[in-house]
Amino acid sequence: MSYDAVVLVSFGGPERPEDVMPFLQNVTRGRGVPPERLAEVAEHYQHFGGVSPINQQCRDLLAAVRADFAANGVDLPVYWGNRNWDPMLADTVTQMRDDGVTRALAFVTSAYGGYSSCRQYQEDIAAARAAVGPDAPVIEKLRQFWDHPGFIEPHVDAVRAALTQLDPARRDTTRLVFTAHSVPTSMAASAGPHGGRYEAQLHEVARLVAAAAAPDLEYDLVWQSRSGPPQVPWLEPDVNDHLATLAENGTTSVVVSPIGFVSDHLEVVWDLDTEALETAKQLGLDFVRAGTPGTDPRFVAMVRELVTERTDPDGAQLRRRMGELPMWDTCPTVCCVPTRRP
Ligand SMILES: CC1=C(CCC(=O)O)c2cc3nc(cc4[nH]c(cc5[nH]c(cc1n2)c(C)c5CCC(=O)O)c(CCC(=O)O)c4C)C(CCC(=O)O)=C3C
Ligand SMILES: [Fe+2]
Repeated sequence: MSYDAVVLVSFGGPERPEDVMPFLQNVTRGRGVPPERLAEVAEHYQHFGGVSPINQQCRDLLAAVRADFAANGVDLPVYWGNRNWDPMLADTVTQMRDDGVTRALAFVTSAYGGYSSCRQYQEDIAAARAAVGPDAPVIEKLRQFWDHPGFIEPHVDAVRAALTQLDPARRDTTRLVFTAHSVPTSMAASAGPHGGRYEAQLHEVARLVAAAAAPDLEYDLVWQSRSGPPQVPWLEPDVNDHLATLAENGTTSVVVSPIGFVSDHLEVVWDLDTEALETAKQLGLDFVRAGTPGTDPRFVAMVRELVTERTDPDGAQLRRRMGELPMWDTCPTVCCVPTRRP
């Protein structure tokens, strides 16, 4: 198949204090998130001057991907549009249409399956195309990349680097704690042929990263950044509760590795580097947060490899992946729909 553009699709975040509330309203529209929770999260953003780091991280990734494409003879323009804040995806798709783009591949800054991580981005793409109208370009999402070495290896190196900052004399009581964004259990158990994959894929990545970075250490996968009304069940345990359990059971030191994410955005710099770090201090735990892929050259090259998988006639043979879970190129439209619509 031939394509005439690539579009980076991301979550989006505010970059001015006055944009924080409108952004949060975009994120949570129709989702039943209580106003108290929104006010609390608004404060997290205001703590950083109302600037989420995520847009600059997208600009950096965009620049790196463009340079990598140019250096490797991939002659495709790279656009950028967000789900929740400027540049909004519908505006980007308008620009693509005006530039004469007819068929594009979308790289979404979310590695996993599941409703929030995959299906919702496909819905956002469909909505943006519908807003542009019948002459909007066709946009096909690239495959999930949780199993790609360009995603896993940077996480492995980050865990190794984090471990060097902990006391080797405490190695026996050191533990790896992998985290990902919690989701409602109705999303975790989502329907369709690949339903319920978010959790399974994260367990697989945790296993692969732990085995490569520190096979002698025990590890856990736990959840962070829970939202929603308190009566709705979300995946547990929360990372903070889990740190308390570990401290009670003799753990002295933790590396917290956010394998659920691709960059150090607000859910990392607030929920882990601020909140979970404070929890660890109060518990007397040594705490180091491992990095995320960001613009690691292997991660940047992965974007090109995913594109080549789709554009090269032998692309399927070029596919690089790790682990033992099934993967697939394109998601059927009924995939990862929550068992209860959010
Ligand atoms: C699975 C998942 C990912 C990983 C996949 C991916 O990367 O997409 C992710 C990423 C992110 N989540 C982010 C921010 C927020 N998520 C919220 C709320 C929610 N997230 C959910 C899930 C996820 N979220 C869910 C089920 C909700 C409840 C509302 C709903 O049902 O949709 C809220 C509302 C306030 C609150 O937290 O209550 C905010 C502000 C940012 C941007 C950070 C920045 O600005 O740097 C990023 C990258
Ligand atoms: Fe989120």
